[in-house]
Amino acid sequence: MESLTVGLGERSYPIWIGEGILDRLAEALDAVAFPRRVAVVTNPTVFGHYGERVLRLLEGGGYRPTVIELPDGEQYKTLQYLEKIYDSLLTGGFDRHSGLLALGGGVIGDMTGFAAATYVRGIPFAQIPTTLLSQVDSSVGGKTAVNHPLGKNMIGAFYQPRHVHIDVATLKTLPAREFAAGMAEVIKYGVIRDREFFAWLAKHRTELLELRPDALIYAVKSSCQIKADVVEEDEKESSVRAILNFGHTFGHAVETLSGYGAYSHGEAVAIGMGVAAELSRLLGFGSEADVDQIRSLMSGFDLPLDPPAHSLDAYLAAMGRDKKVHDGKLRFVLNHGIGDCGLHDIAEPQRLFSQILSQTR
Ligand SMILES: NC(=O)c1ccc[n+]([C@@H]2O[C@H](COP(=O)([O-])OP(=O)(O)OC[C@H]3O[C@@H](n4cnc5c(N)ncnc54)[C@H](O)[C@@H]3O)[C@@H](O)[C@H]2O)c1
Ligand SMILES: O=C(O)C(=O)C[C@@H](O)[C@H](O)[C@H](O)COP(=O)(O)O
Ligand SMILES: [Zn+2]
Repeated sequence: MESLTVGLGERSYPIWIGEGILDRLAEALDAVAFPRRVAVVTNPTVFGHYGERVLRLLEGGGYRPTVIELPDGEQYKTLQYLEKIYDSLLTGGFDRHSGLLALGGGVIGDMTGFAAATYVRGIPFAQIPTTLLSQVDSSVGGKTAVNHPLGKNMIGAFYQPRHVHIDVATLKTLPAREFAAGMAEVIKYGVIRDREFFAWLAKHRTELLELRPDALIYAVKSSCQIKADVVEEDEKESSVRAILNFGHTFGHAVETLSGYGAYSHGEAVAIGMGVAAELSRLLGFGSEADVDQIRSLMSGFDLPLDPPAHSLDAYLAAMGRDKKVHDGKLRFVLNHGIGDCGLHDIAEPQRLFSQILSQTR
């Protein structure tokens, strides 16, 4: 088993990564003195695959679990469904000495984290991510949120988990389309921070698609390490953490405008990374060869590249609500070649996005 630490002083926590390590869940929770009374927040899909096993493991380890099931899908990542978690906790008599376990993908993780941040003003939670996207990204770093009809993750909090438990064997049941979505965020790390990792991904495409454990563990660990490094430097996104938003300014607009769930988060981010790379090229931070390499790696993992047909005005209005907007100015993370990036104010969004959208359609 591999392990990393997200070093945030008293909010530091371990990430365990391995094949088949779900069986060591109780041991991992013991190691961080997790409360014995726990609510496992999940959805019917994930519970169907792993629920009974997790309950058995928890009970066998001396924990007292209850299950809270939410419907499956990004369209339920809302305040209305968050309230269902609070209802269940209150009627179940959960007090300050209890904890939450997020068993599922990023939707479950973001909602469980926000519930944990706010229920009786904060109780511990741990992440048991079961999608590639949640293993490489959403389970680490403490961004928790629900969506608003006008924008992604608009209501939330920074709240770190006590433990992150990543069993790559859970990816065996993940649909191929969801695996691809996770690869979008993996590719993101290569583009923004690590040229060699980007090249490694291109070279090990087949092993990753065949779910070879060594390749998966390497990709997950490298991704979590990059994310942990960035979060340690800037936990609450006052500076460098914004680079993790590469592809997201346009990607979140795609998700919001298309109706949450039409494009998965990873698919929308892939489209957004293609747009960001093109914007980089137009502004002179990246070359045509960079755009081609980024697009071809994403196509190699079956990710979409073409922006859906919404009007330029609709895209600009949705991007205008991005959390990085400052004094009304659109800010984009732009790649500088491959392996480096920076945050840039966009002076002429109308002209630039009109050009990009006409090229990509
Ligand atoms: N907090 C963060 O830092 C952060 C980072 C990236 C993304 N996110 C958020 O994460 C969400 C996307 O997460 P996601 O891509 O995991 O989507 P998801 O949580 O919707 O999961 C995708 C699908 O896979 C199913 N599933 C999960 N694990 C499975 C398994 N092992 N086998 C079979 N099916 C399984 C789910 O039920 C769902 O149908 C978005 O809401 C996004 O905004 C948050
Ligand atoms: O952890 C971060 O910081 C990220 O930006 C990671 C992103 O992949 C993730 O989708 C995040 O939820 C987006 O953050 P937001 O603040 O733009 O909602
Ligand atoms: Zn993301």
